[in-house]
Amino acid sequence: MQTYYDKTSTTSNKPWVIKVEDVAVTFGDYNALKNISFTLDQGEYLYIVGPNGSGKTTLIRLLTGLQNPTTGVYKIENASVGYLPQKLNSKKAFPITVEEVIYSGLKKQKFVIEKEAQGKINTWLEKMQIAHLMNKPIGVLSGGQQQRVFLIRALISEPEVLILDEPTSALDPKFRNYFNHFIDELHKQGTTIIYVTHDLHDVNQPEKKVMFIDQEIKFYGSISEYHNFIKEGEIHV
Ligand SMILES: Nc1ncnc2c1ncn2[C@@H]1O[C@H](COP(=O)(O)OP(=O)(O)OP(=O)(O)O)[C@@H](O)[C@H]1O
Repeated sequence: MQTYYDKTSTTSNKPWVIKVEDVAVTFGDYNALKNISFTLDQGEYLYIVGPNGSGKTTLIRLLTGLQNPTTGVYKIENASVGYLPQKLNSKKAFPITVEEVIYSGLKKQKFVIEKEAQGKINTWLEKMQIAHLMNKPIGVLSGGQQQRVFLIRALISEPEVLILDEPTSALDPKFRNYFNHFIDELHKQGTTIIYVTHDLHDVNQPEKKVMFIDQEIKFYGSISEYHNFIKEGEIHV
């Protein structure tokens, strides 16, 4: 198999925000990740793809500080991070409302939700087309509705780096399009985006990068190089 991976140094002149150096993560005797090295510059848009069980979520958990590397080093430089996890799993009886979930995403919280925060929450609920759900317990919402709530939670503090783990898996096609355009707009405004997905069919913006992992990084490059890589048929996504 041809080696496509060449991303040990940055190509843009922007400062880096994330550096991963020769990281491995093992669970017992299983190597979920090995030899992972890459640098992400400020304002980049990176898709992470790979088959089921290939280590995507493990890598994302590493980038958000939820998973320690077994060996190697992970560094994040002066940047606030918003994270939308893949598994939301809010129990039906979980006694917390949509509004409270979103409020918990703000950096500073008080005992009572203050007026300014309330205004922000209302604006975001309107943007995500779920204003009518504000006072509902989170656990009674559908999967797609919960995904929108947790997306607002990740965004409300206006993070410099946004990490999304399969964010559209529960969204209907119309809202999925709206959502992807919305993330593109954030990117244009300077947010660094890391986006785990199984579907890159509609992506054609040349400035976006793709990392294909299967325990190791098998490919890292532009979206058009990635489409050629896939055409050669050496991997299954
Ligand atoms: N805490 C853990 N303990 C043991 N094994 C784990 C743990 N977390 C992940 N794994 C294993 O590591 C491998 C990678 O899992 P991971 O969730 O990162 O895959 P993924 O690429 O995100 O998969 P998917 O596309 O199905 O979401 C899997 O074989 C998984 O069973």
